[in-house]
Amino acid sequence: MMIPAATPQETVEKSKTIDLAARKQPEKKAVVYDTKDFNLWYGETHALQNINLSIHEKEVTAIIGPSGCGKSTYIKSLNRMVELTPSVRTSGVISYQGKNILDKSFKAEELRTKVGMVFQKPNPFPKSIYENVAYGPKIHGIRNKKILDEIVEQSLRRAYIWDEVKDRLKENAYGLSGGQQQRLCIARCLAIEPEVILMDEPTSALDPKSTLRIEELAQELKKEYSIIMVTHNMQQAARISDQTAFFLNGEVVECNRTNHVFSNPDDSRTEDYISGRFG
Ligand SMILES: Nc1ncnc2c1ncn2[C@@H]1O[C@H](COP(=O)(O)OP(=O)(O)OP(=O)(O)O)[C@@H](O)[C@H]1O
Repeated sequence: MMIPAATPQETVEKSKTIDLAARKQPEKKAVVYDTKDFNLWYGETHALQNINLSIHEKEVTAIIGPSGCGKSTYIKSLNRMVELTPSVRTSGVISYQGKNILDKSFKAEELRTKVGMVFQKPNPFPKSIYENVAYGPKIHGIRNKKILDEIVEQSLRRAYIWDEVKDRLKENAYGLSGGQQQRLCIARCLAIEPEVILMDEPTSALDPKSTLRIEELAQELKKEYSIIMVTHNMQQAARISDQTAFFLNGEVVECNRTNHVFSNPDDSRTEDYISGRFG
């Protein structure tokens, strides 16, 4: 039997279907952290109010907002560091990989092996470059020198500092420049094989060249890790993040794809802040 040739209309319809199938939606990334109705008080100060925020894996999420709006408090809540302040009280839920980390049964130590943190000021230990990176794996029970050597080299390579330090691994980390110290701190963080890296203004103490290197590094690292970065630098947030959350007076005013936040924000307060009208 002869199969009738497709009519021109049918051909158009068919090619439309193929076109739509080929033009796949961008892959939706899994949620790593899901924050629901989260509140935090320092004594009487209600520092975070009804925070609702999802953070996706293998993306850079930028947290922006004026001084005192709660950015650091929020990222320190994500690894429960904030609870080191005795007056802190919280309500709501922060789920990490589906488990509520605020639940009393959830062990903070478990979280700290999965979530690394890099601070505003590079804070290497007063030890050799090697020992700074080997410290975390040693705490986790790795004693074999060959394995430790491999972890140290791999971590320093991934933080793009290996070539600069490979011949001085036994020297004190304090002898490195600020930018090198910050990359060393990132290597120290990578050595524990985290899933998430929290960065609290990681470039604010660095010169423009070192800042650029950290930004490039964050772009590279997001292929393997989820990164949450507090920054005061709008260009930096626009350059390197996939999602941006704008905090103001302890609330999230807007959280959206970075392109959207910077080109067409939903809230006029976001627009005022990113265009430098306040903050
Ligand atoms: N340990 C603390 N005890 C009491 N209040 C605190 C403490 N830490 C922060 N706060 C208050 O909580 C609010 C949020 O502070 P936080 O440091 O999170 O803001 P931020 O947005 O990170 O500010 P910055 O950009 O200046 O670092 C501020 O009002 C601050 O004074």
